[in-house]
Amino acid sequence: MTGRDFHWPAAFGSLKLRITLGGIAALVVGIGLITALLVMRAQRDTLNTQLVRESSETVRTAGLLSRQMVELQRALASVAPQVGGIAADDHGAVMRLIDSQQVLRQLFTNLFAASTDGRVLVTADKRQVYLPMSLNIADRDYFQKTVRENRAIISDAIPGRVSGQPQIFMTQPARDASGAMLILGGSLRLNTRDLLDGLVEDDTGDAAALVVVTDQTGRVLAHPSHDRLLTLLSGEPRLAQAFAAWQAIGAPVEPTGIRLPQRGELVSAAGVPGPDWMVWRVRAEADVLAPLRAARTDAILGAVVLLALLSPLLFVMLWRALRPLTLLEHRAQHLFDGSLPPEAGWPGGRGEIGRLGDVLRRVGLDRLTLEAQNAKTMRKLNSVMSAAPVGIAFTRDDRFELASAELCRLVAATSQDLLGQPLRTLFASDDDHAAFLKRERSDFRALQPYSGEWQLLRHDGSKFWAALRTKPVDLADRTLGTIWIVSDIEDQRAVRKQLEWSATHDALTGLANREAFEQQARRLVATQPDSRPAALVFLDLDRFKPVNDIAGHLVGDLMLLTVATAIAARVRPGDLVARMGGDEFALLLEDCSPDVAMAIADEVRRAVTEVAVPSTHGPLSVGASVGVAALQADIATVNDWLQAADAACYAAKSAGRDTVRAAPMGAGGTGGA
Ligand SMILES: Nc1nc2c(ncn2[C@@H]2O[C@H](COP(=O)(O)OP(=O)(O)OP(=O)(O)O)[C@@H](O)[C@H]2O)c(=O)[nH]1
Repeated sequence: MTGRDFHWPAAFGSLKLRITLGGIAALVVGIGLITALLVMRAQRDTLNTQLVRESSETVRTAGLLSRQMVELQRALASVAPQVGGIAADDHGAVMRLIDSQQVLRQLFTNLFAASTDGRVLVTADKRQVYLPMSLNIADRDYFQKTVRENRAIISDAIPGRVSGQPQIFMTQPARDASGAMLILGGSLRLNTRDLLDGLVEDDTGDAAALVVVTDQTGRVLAHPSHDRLLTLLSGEPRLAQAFAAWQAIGAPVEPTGIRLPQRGELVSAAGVPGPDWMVWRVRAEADVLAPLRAARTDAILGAVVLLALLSPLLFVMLWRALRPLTLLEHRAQHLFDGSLPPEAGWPGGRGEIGRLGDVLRRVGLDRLTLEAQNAKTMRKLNSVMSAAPVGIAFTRDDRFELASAELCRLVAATSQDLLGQPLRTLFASDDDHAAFLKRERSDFRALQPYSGEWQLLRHDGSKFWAALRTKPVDLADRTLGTIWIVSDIEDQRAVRKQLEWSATHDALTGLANREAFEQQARRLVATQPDSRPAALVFLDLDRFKPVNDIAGHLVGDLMLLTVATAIAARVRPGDLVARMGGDEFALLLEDCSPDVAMAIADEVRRAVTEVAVPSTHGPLSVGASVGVAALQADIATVNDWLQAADAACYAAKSAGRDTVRAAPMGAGGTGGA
């Protein structure tokens, strides 16, 4: 499971639990830190104190070693005066002198006497005296230096000529009775005669201390492990780091002592004046701190017990202290559900929780006031939406969000059908919808409300014409939504259509009226002189008045309607038939030669005479006098043309009625019947 997938248990979402656990965690961390600090402080103090003791012990050891070496030199020097009483070349005397130095033989591993040419005349250990056959030490540095400088010398640690074991040599020049030089010497074999014997205090605290003596170059002169003799101190793991640090500061042979760093160890060193050696002392910090372990365990146990006692106490205290928070939470959960009066049940007090309760109580009261205002506004809005006599909608993001009852009625849908639906659902086609959006956008961009007429789609698939007016709530920010006003204009459009029809048609016969006829004729006259041939036929019924007089106006009307139908049936589809008023009719024949016009006129005349309208007095019929006027160059206006046709009609009437006459050529005529 990755860290991202991990979810804390739901209980940890509780602020109260988290504060309580946080308090306990702080207590644990606090007590733990204090305990750790105290333990660390105690350890540091113990180590510092021990280091001071270690350092002074090292200085003391170095001082003792220095004194011991001085004592040894003094002891060797005390023999020198005795040489003055013998002859250096008297081997027996020299041997007796050495043999007699019982105290000195105890102090050194070997005691010897050598001539200035390096020949060892005699040697002695604790038990006996020897006469070495051919032992010569003329090549030894310490010997040469003694002869050359005529003074006592302490050598570096070097392998013995006979034993091969690491040794230190002390020399003392002496003069025999004749003044010849004799070199007295003593050796200390380091692996059998520890330089530190008796110098290191053997108290219990020193049990784990490692004390080492080195010369100035770091070669080991004394070490509990004899394997280490004459090796470099850098090979001693417990002192290598301190040794490097000592070298880094110039390898001072400091008799007053120095402290050196070594991980996990307390290291002190002190110089040995005289031979310029160093005494090193190292003690493991862990050994120094061992006695503190029990105290540390006690401290940790004490801390655990303290925590075990304090934690439940703190838990109970915090839990009680945070009770108002629980109360606030429970009360806040019922802030808006109306189960409690808004001012009841809040935690009191002047603290943060009390103040938070005050704020929430005010929020609850404000919300109640707002809800009441909202409810009032909603009631008003609902009454507007349900009672408005026009369709109202609120649209946003191309969808309906509110729809009034009237709009629902207009589109035969419930508000559930409409709300959330795209605006497109109300348009008859995608093209209409796109065109609407384009025009609306253009008007809005000009900061004007949109207004237009559209054929809208009802829920049942039928269509109706509607006037649509839309306006954004805010013209500057159209994302806030748009108000639609929709009204049904089917009736208005029908009336308008009727009016338009009436303006151009005769109400009784349904034929075009005089205005429409003249307008059409005007169009033809205007195309002169390039117009195609056309003719105007003027027809006046003969003896129509008696029909009215005999059978009444209703039969007269029926006669006019039947005649109109008969005329219309005889002309070509593109020809215009009009009732010019009373019992007068006219035909406008386009693309028609004068001869054809005459033929059609006669055809129409005959058709009129064939009309018979039933009446209580038997079938009634009329005749028709017809005048025909072709469109000619001399006809400048419609009036001219009508007058020509009317004159021809009059001529027909004068000729005895029920006949066709053409207007004379040159005066709008056809050139004769
Ligand atoms: N029923 C009816 N009669 C109409 C209408 N308009 C006009 N008239 C009558 O039509 C008659 C026309 O008169 P005239 O043309 O003089 O009568 P006429 O008998 O045809 O006379 P001639 O043309 O000389 O044969 C008048 O009596 C009008 O009252 C109408 O719309 N309905």
